[in-house]
Amino acid sequence: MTRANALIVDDEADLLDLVRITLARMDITAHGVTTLAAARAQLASRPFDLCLTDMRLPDGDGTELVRHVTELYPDLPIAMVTAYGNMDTAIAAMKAGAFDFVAKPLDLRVLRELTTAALRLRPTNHVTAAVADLPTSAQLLGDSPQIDALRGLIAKLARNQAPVYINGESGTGKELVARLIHQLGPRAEQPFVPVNCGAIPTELVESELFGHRKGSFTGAVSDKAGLFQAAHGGTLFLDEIADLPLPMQVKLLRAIQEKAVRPVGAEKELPIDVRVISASHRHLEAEVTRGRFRQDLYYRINVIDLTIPPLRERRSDIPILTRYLLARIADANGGAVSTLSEAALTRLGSYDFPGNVRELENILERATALSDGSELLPDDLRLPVTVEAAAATAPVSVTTAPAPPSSPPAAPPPSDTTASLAERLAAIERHILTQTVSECHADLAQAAAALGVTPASLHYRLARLELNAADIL
Ligand SMILES: Nc1ncnc2c1ncn2[C@@H]1O[C@H](COP(=O)(O)OP(=O)(O)OP(=O)(O)O)[C@@H](O)[C@H]1O
Repeated sequence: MTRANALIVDDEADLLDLVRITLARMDITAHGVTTLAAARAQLASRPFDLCLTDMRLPDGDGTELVRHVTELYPDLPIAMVTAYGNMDTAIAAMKAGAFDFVAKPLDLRVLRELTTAALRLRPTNHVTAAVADLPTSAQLLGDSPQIDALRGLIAKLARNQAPVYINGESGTGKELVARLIHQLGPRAEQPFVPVNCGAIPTELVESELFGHRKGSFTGAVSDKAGLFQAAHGGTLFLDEIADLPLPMQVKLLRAIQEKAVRPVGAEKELPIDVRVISASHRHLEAEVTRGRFRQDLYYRINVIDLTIPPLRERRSDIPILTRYLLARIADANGGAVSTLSEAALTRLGSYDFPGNVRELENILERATALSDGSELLPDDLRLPVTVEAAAATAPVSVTTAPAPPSSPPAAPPPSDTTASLAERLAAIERHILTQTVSECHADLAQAAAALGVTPASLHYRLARLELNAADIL
């Protein structure tokens, strides 16, 4: 096998030598250069398997090289050497595309781990192909542009070691996304350890995360490894991180920064190599403002953030998710796969899913269990009746003439006392929408503002009632 080649960019001769010797022991040839210009020339002249650059160079700064490599050699992993404790630089480098960083003075263990991880990285196109190879159960399904963009981001993040923070409402797929980042990256063969921080009693959090020594507290009858150690070499997924008590946040920050943990009752720290992915359904920034989450930890775990939109903002994903979930339910129960009637799908399409994909899964599971046939009907879904749901299922037979612009508010449509509640609500909504759109001369942004809804919500409501803004004028 040919030896791997690494490009080392640093103007300190001692450091170049140290890296050269360390990498030579790993069977890697290190080519050292001292300036950005020389690094660019080397990169253009031959392929490399890894690049390590110092931050401060005589002719510029290392993040410029990170950008250059990310743009021209996207498959080349590049890591940054930063001054000890300079987290700002490390974070800026990772945001620019560096896959990891190592602090000065160089800890050779960290350097070796970083190098091994870099050499395990798959080329970008292989990562994208690997997504398609995963079983459907491990995939992020959906046709919406938001999910498409998310899939691209996951493939990119899998290639780097930066901490990722995932925000999204409950049930949107945060854990699924974290698993994908892990599975598509160089740590895939190592453990993925999910932890729900909110579910661990406060007094046990430290011992659960970092482990404990026998006798360190009542009940500690033997040494126990913590979840950080269980995830060594792999990924620790800290779900609901906002629920961690403040004193624990300090210890977590230290563990992430020092890449070491101290079990409760232990004298020495243990080195750990763990990629941390965290998540919360809360807005961490707001938690920081309220003093409930430490700013320094927020800054450290949030190097790259990723938001999963709620299902109601990507309704086009509902059909594919429904097909997949119905197949999964049938598989688990050993029965035939149920289908959804057109009307039931329409009903789902107008429901808001406060519990997102998990709620969709529960609704379909209940409907499958309770329905009489293999085709699920709207009533089988047993959705809570909301004004929206009621209006969505109402026939669209009631029409109202548009009010002339700037006329006094027109009277509501005459109430047909024989019509159902849903039909009557739909008629009222139709009347309000028609009147406002007309008054705003079909300017939907203005109409949305006047109605206190988002433009997307107004579009959706108009489409649902089969109203065309251009026809209203
Ligand atoms: N886009 C998707 N494609 C396929 N399955 C999905 C998708 N999104 C979510 N799921 C499924 O929905 C369920 C909930 O997802 P997950 O547990 O990842 O959500 P979460 O955001 O971590 O929830 P919580 O905040 O409550 O922990 C899981 O069964 C998951 O596989």
